[in-house]
Amino acid sequence: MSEVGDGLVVRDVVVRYDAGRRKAAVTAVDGVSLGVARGETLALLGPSGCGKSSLLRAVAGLEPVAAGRVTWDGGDLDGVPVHRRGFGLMFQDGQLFPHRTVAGNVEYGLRVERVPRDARRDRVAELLGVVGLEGYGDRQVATLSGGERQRVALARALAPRPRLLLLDEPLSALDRGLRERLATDLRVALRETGTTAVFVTHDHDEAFEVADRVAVMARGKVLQVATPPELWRAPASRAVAEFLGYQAFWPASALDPGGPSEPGGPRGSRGPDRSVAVGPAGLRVLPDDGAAAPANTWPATVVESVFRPRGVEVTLDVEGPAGVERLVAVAAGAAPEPGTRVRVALDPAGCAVVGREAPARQESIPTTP
Ligand SMILES: Nc1ncnc2c1ncn2[C@@H]1O[C@H](COP(=O)(O)OP(=O)(O)OP(=O)(O)O)[C@@H](O)[C@H]1O
Repeated sequence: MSEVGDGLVVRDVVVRYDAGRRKAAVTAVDGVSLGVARGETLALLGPSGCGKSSLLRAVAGLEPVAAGRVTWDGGDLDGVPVHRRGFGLMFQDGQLFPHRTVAGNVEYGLRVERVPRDARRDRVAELLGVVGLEGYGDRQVATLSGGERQRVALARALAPRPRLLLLDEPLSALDRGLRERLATDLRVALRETGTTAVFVTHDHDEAFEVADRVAVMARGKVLQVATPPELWRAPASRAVAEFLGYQAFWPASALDPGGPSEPGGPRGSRGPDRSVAVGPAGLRVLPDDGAAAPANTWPATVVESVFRPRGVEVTLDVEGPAGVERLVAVAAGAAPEPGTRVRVALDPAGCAVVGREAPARQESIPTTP
């Protein structure tokens, strides 16, 4: 958590939209508090409509803040117009100038700042190197692929050295493979340039890939802020776990094979209000050899098996502690045929323990001196 006076602090921010006469206003952001330290990348992760873009736009100054404060290095940004905040913006569709060359796009912000021509040229070459487009300066943007365009948009946003870069779903318009590659490149570019950034996405893989910390949002509120491994290991609530892709919630006793949890597995699984979140790799398929069933394994019927480079992914109807559920498990070796009766066991390393009804948790912000 950043100290007050260091980087971005958002405190109790509310963003509302007037829905017109006779309709109630929409509260898109409902009292959010967050900090982003200098040099850090924070992802805002959440489902469509949860208020991510509204929060980002409020930080940018594009949307008025109905309550709360946004500060940079302790200075209140209330009343500071967008172009005076020193923040950079990048959107899903890059919004390049179509009739300029790549270099003409990247140097745009530097021209506005009246940076001398030689310094502009050097900076453009440096940034094209950072985004992996060396030698592309003279290309017309109309001749570029979607991925190349987003790289140009990133170089353009980074060129004036914004003190904060705000990225709104910058990779969503790209296909999956390209998105994964660009997510890695984006992370490298932000780190190499020491840029402080807030990155909006609805894709948890992308958030984990790009950000140092992730803020999970739902219905205008922040549910949890944590590093990717912390978030994955210890989701604060079932809502967070569901959003991260945990597929089922079983009683905590499912993890206790008559003794304490295995080393490396989730800790603190006991207690009446706890449950086990079963992750995508949290179930293992065991043969049902007709012998007495081992403790804490459950019968299941194979629905489908799909080969994946990391192992066979098996869809099963599991007769588990929460009734019959269609779940995905990982099988070692050959893919079992549909209809095969098997047993499944939990793999503690692929599970997390969550409270059943954990309250929404806001990040605590030190009070201003
Ligand atoms: N200009 C607007 N006028 C009225 N309501 C709006 C406006 N912009 C957003 N909203 C509403 O505010 C809520 C939050 O929208 P926002 O775009 O911030 O969510 P989001 O998490 O970024 O979603 P998405 O991922 O779909 O862009 C939604 O209910 C949306 O319908």
